[in-house]
Amino acid sequence: MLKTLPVRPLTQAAFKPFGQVIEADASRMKLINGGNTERFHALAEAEVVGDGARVILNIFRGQPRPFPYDVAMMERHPLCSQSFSPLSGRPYLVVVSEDEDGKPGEPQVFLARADQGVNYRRNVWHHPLMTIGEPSDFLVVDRDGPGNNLEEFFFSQPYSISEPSL
Ligand SMILES: NC(=O)N[C@@H](O)C(=O)O
Ligand code: NI
Repeated sequence: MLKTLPVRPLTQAAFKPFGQVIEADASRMKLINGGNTERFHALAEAEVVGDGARVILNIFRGQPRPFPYDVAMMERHPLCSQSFSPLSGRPYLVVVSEDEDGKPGEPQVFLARADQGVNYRRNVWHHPLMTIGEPSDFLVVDRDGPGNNLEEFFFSQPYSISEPSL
């Protein structure tokens, strides 16, 4: 019997061990452009390491995941952070794990609103993009360059995620 993981709302506090939530946080806002524009400043930092590495911006178009969904694996990027900012106006799931001696611990599942992005700190365990209900686009900031930037771990016993209520 697979263990069903609880789904929690995405908040900055709950996500702190894994990175940052990219959202219009009033505490980070400063007015610019003569008062016309609110700048929510430095919500997260893109990090890339290694000779020849560069920060790049991508669009990922994720197909919806089937539910109940088996979380059989997690991945991490040892050479960069990775951010996902939704472009299609839909909520999505964020699945992350603490590191336990080089392996991912029990995954933690967050339901992200359509106005929340996430930035996974470099080398943080996460599940690949998890889109809900319809294909959804995301602006993704990560790394291009030499070196192996993908580490995957497959659980001996997958976990399950039930269809989130939106
Ligand atoms: N492979 C790839 O670029 N995507 C993953 O890193 C992901 O987190 O979705
Ligand atoms: Ni990734």
